[in-house]
Amino acid sequence: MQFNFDEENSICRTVEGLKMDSTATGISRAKSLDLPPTVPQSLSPTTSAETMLIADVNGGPSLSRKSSFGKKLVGSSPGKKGGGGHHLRQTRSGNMKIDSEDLGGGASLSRASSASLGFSFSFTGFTALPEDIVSDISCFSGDEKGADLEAGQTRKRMMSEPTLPIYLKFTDVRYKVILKGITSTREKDILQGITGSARPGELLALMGPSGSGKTSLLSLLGGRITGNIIQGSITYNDEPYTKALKGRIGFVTQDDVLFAHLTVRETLAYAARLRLPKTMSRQQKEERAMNVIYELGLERCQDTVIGGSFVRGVSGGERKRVCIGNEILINPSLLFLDEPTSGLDSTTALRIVQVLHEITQSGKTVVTTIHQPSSRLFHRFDKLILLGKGHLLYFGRASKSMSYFSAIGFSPVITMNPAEFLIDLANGNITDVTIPPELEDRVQSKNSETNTRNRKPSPEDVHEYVVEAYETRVADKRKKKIMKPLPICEDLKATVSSPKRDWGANWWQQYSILFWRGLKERRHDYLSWMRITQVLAIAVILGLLWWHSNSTTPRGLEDQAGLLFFISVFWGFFPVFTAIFTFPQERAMLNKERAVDMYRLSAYFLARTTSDLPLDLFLPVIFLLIVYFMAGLRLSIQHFFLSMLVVFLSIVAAQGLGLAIGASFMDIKKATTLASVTVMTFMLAGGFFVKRVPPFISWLRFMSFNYHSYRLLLKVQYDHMPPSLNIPKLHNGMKEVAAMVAMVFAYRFLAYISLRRMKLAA
Ligand SMILES: Nc1ncnc2c1ncn2[C@@H]1O[C@H](COP(=O)(O)OP(=O)(O)OP(=O)(O)O)[C@@H](O)[C@H]1O
Repeated sequence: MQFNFDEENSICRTVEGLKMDSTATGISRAKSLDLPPTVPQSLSPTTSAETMLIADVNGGPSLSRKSSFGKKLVGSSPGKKGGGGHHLRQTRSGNMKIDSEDLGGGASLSRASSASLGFSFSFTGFTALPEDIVSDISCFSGDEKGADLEAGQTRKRMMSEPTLPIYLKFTDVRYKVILKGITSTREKDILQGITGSARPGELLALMGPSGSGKTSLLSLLGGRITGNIIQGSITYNDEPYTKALKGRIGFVTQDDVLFAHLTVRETLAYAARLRLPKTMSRQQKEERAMNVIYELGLERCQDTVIGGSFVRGVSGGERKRVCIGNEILINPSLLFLDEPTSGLDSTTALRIVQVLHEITQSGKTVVTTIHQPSSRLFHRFDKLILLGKGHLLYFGRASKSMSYFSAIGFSPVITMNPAEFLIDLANGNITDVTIPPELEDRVQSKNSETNTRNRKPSPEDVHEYVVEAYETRVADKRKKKIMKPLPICEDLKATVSSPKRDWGANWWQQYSILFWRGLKERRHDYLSWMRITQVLAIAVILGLLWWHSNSTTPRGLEDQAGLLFFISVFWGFFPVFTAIFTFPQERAMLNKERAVDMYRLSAYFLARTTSDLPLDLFLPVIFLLIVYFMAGLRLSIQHFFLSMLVVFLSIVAAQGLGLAIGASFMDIKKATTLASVTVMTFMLAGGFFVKRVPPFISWLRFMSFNYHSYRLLLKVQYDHMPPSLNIPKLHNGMKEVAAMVAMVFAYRFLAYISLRRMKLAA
């Protein structure tokens, strides 16, 4: 069978001032003289006016409508002759090139033209579009009020912002993981030679059965997995991945990692303040967050908390849109999404894909994995990659996938959702599907070899056949095309490959934003009656048990020392076990935010450890007020405050230990196991239960904060009394204070180092 899968046709068309040259390849660059005064020159590489034009002509139904949009924009942004190469064209002359290599269905032209023309105003995309352009968009769109299907309301049309166009290419990508067993180590192939591309203005879907490698491929393309287990090439405007790209890539993970107690508006506002460039004021950043809320149709739930397992919040679709909003805030050039529609009903899923479609219209490149889309959803994709067991089964226009599989002999015999058909095929399931004669012949010859009768093609036979069909008939041709260098200017490449990393806020701003965000997120914990009642109940019980205790008799003194020891143990254990959860609980969020360089780890660490202090110091005050006076401890303001200070010091030191254990394991089970052994040891070494500790283990007590706080409490209460057998005599207590202050810092330093060493999860 002669298969001809050449989707490219040369089309040369002139559409109202856009002269299209089918002989040239897809990317042009031009200079616009007509810059809005708001464009920050410092942010724009080279002249800020340089433009890259990417046209992908396919003659879809929206061509004439969208090209008139393009014409209007060109009119408002006349170009001047730009630099180099025969690929470059000028916007003044209105020349736009067509990529004669990658023609197909859909609305790519419109997107490409709007993207490229929008781009002529700013590389950075953080400046508002000039008013005449915005009004052009409104005139063009006609239906600027789109229906919010989920909310049942109308909403503002998504504002298309220009961005730096990034052309994503990947050839022969192979990825394996090393699985370490107890006795042996083996390698597992996850992806085997995947080739594809996505251009600005395109929506590329990665489809395949569960475990086929979609998430792995998406993570590789998004720069989330690095190392020498990866082979092949992944380029962004023909340049390899660099850290500078972090600010241009948005990555929406499969799990919605959001703070449950923050509202939608707070979530996006904090993200905007941390991620948007320093050149924008706080007000501008917050305005931008509001724009995203309107653009994504979230205005109805903007003041609703996100919610989680124990708190009712926004709906699943709204939560997903908040995650997308978190990423589009930064106006990314490339947006990756892992299963953005999983767990959503078909209408909400369609709504999400519509949003993605709108995002591509401003020249962004969008890549998404998708599990089993409805047919309406499937038709929204421009390009498709079908994976099966880590192999590439198809890469090309989504609209041409069915004809490709029909050309290699697989067609549904009943009406079927194309996505269902493709996933079935990728699984090797050919129920209600025609079988290619070549495959039947192969199975027959196998049958005769093994003396079996009427054996149908197994899923393995089908998989093998489909992989082979793609490799022999399409793969090489595609690879050659993708490997052709892009005719783009060096400046644009430099923008992508520049190693410069820019924080959205300075250290103090990051600290303060994270501090207040932490306070807001945990405000419910602060007012948790459970915790307050727990502390109050223990305080009252202690007060009753030691009611008006008497320290003038040896037995009374011994009893009181017992109370002081209990206080030192209680305010040593309690903070350890609450601090243990701090980092493991926020691990996913920390991973997510650090992966995009949202803040410095030191700012986060300090904010996170100080934002809990107000409550941690408020509860012991109430506790001590009750116990101190009920138990009749030394009645003087000075001694009450000194006791309070000792308890504070003990709490802060113990918290440090909890933070260090939590951060070292990042696993609550392991951390609590180690913590219980440690605090038990510290308690026993505290000097109350055993007084004559063997010298070879007596050093342990110096590491115990219980030991130091107990001695200090004794000193505060009894330093006016003659030394007794039960009460150790302290000189001035400075040694104990110094030891505890050292613990406060040393444990925290250990926690910080452990966090630094934590590997960012893919
Ligand atoms: N780090 C890893 N260690 C071991 N196996 C891995 C690792 N990463 C991926 N895999 C395996 O690689 C295969 C592909 O995983 P991946 O998550 O990419 O699939 P997927 O197509 O996204 O699946 P799903 O649709 O279920 O999310 C799976 O079999 C998975 O178990």
